[in-house]
Amino acid sequence: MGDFYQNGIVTTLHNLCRRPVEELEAELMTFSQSRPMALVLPCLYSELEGPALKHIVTELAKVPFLDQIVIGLDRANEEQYRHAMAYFSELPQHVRVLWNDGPRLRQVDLLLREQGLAPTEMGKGRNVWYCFGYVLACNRARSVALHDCDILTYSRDLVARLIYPVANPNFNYMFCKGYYARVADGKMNGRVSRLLVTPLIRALKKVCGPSDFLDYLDSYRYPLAGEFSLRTDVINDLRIPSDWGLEVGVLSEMKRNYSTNRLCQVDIADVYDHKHQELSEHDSSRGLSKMSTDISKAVFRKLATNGEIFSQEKFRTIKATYYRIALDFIETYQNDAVINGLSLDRHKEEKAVELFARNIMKAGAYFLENPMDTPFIPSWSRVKSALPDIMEALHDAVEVDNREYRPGIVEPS
Ligand SMILES: O=C(O)[C@H](O)COP(=O)(O)O
Repeated sequence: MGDFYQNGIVTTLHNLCRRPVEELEAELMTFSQSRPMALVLPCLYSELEGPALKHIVTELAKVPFLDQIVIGLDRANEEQYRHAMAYFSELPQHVRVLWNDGPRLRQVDLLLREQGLAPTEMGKGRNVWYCFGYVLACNRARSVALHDCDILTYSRDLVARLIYPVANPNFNYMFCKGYYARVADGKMNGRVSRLLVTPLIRALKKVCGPSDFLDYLDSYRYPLAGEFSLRTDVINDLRIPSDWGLEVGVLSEMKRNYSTNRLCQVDIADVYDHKHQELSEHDSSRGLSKMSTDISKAVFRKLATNGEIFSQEKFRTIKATYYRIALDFIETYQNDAVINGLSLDRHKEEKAVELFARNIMKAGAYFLENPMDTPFIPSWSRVKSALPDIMEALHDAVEVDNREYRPGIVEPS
C-alpha cells in the first residue's frame, strides 16, 4: 500500500485500497454508455512469438467495457499478418489490426509522403500515430488507452485503472499517465527512467534555473511509462516524435495544450516487468543507448522552444552536473533496494550512467549542429487540412485488409 502524497502539479491517483477489478469494471461499463472506450496496442510481429502477448490477449478477452481494440502491427509480411489476424481473433471486442507494412497502408503513407506529411522514421511513434489516426477516422471512441505488448506481469486491472480517469464523465482529465514501481525478480529496473531522466531533469534545473516545464516533467512518477490514456479530442492537435522521444514528447504536448489540472497520473500495477533491452554500449543506434540520446534531444529541443539558449559549454556543465547527481541517485537507489531486500548491481548502474553522460553530450552536439532537425510527425488536424479525404482512405484501407485476411477466408488460388 503506497502513500497519498500529491506533488501539487499534476494530480496523482494512487492505489490506496486494492479495489476489486470487477467493481471498477462495473463503473466503467456505466461510463461506456456515454463515453465509448478504445484500446490501442502498438505491436511488433516478433511480440506475437514472445512470452507476454498471449497472456495479455487472454486477459483482454475478459474486459467488458472496451468497445474497440486497435492493434498497430509493425514488421509483418503477408503470412505474418494473416497469422496476427487469427491470433487476435479470440478478442470479443471490435478488433482491427493495422498492417503497417501492407500494400494498402503503404499507399496511404505514400499519399502523405507526397505532401511531406508522412512520419520519416519507422518505430513505435509512427505506429501509435497511425493507430490514433484510425481511431479518429472511426469516430466511435471518446476515451482511448494505450499500452505496450511486452508486459510480462499483465492483469486486466491495468487497463481498467489506466482508462478510468479519462472515462469517468465526472472527472475533468484530458490525459492520464500510468506509473508503477518497475521491480521484478528481486531487482530494480527502469534504468533509463531512474538513471537518465530524473537526474537529467534535476541537473537542468540547476544549470538552466527555474522552469515550469522541468518541474512539470519532474512531477510524473514514471515519465517513460509506455502506458497512457486520453480523451479522443486530444489526438487532433498532438505532435509526437517518431523516435524514443515519444513519451517525453507526449508529456510536453499535454503541458503546451492543457492546463495542468486537466492532467493526471495513475498507479496501474503493483508489479511490472517487461522485455529488457540491452544497454548497447558499443552501438549508439540501438538499445538504451539510442533511447537515452533520443530522450535527451527531446528535452533539449523542448527547453529551446521555451527560450533556453544552449552552447557547447552549457552542455558540458549539464553533463558534469548530471553525472554528479546521477551518482548520488545510485546511492539512494541502493539503500532503497537494501531495505527492501532487493539487489542492485552498482557497477552496472555506474556504467549506465557513464554511457548516458556521454550521450547527453552527443545529443547536445547534435542539437547545436541540427537545431531545425526535428523528428515530429505532423498533427492529424494539419494532415486533415492538407488531405481532406485522408481519414476515409485510412479507414477504408484498414477495413479492406481486415476483411480480406479475416480467419476462415480462403486465399484465392
Ligand atoms: O523505462 C526505462 O527506464 C527503460 O524502458 C528501460 O527499462 P528497463 O531497465 O526496465 O529495461
